[in-house]
Amino acid sequence: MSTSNPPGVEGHLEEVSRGGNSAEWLPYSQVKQYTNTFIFRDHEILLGLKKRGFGTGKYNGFGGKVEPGESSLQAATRELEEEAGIRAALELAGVFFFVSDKEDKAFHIDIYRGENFTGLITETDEMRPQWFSFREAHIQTPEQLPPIPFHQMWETDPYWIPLLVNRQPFAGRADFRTQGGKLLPSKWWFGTVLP
Ligand SMILES: COc1nc(N)nc2c1ncn2[C@H]1C[C@H](O)[C@@H](COP(=O)(O)OP(=O)(O)OP(=O)(O)O)O1
Repeated sequence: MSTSNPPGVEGHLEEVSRGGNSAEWLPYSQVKQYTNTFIFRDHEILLGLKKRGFGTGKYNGFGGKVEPGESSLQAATRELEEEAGIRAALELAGVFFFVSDKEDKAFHIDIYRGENFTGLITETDEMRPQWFSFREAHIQTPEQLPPIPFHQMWETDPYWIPLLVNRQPFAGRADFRTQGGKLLPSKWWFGTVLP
């Protein structure tokens, strides 16, 4: 089934999930470009525990703002090295677009994936890197890695991380509203890219 994309989301997409309230999508007047990069090896994904700034205390990929004069890929490569101490050939895996009721600025986040990194994974003042397992049948033994900690990640991550893990190109949008001092998703839509 192909459906019309939410505002801000481009591409020929097939819906995979949607939810939340039936309100109109939130308006925005400018779009800021960000990146977010995930490194894979075997059945493992590298996440970082954010130690400061936006999303402190949550696990996420490595990324940040695209600086003036930089391409998105250059920014993703720079942020990966700044935040985790490693370099990797990156490929664009998807796009996550979100708007919040706190500001009229939308975030366009290019999501990258990479393997075969070089360098030593290093904790930085912004991120504490840690490997997690994404095996489906996860039997916990002391030698095994913990599963992806969705309970300590952004609430919309469970809608698109499986697409990232399964190499399905995707795009989606979420609107966030402040509830009890927390930024929580009020409406979302995700789709996979059709050939
Ligand atoms: C709200 O949903 C989000 N989900 C996920 N998974 N990731 C998100 C979400 N919102 C933002 N992000 C990502 C995008 C970036 O990778 C970081 C935020 O970057 P930050 O604000 O730390 O940008 P920097 O350029 O590193 O900032 P400083 O130079 O000021 O440290 O979170």
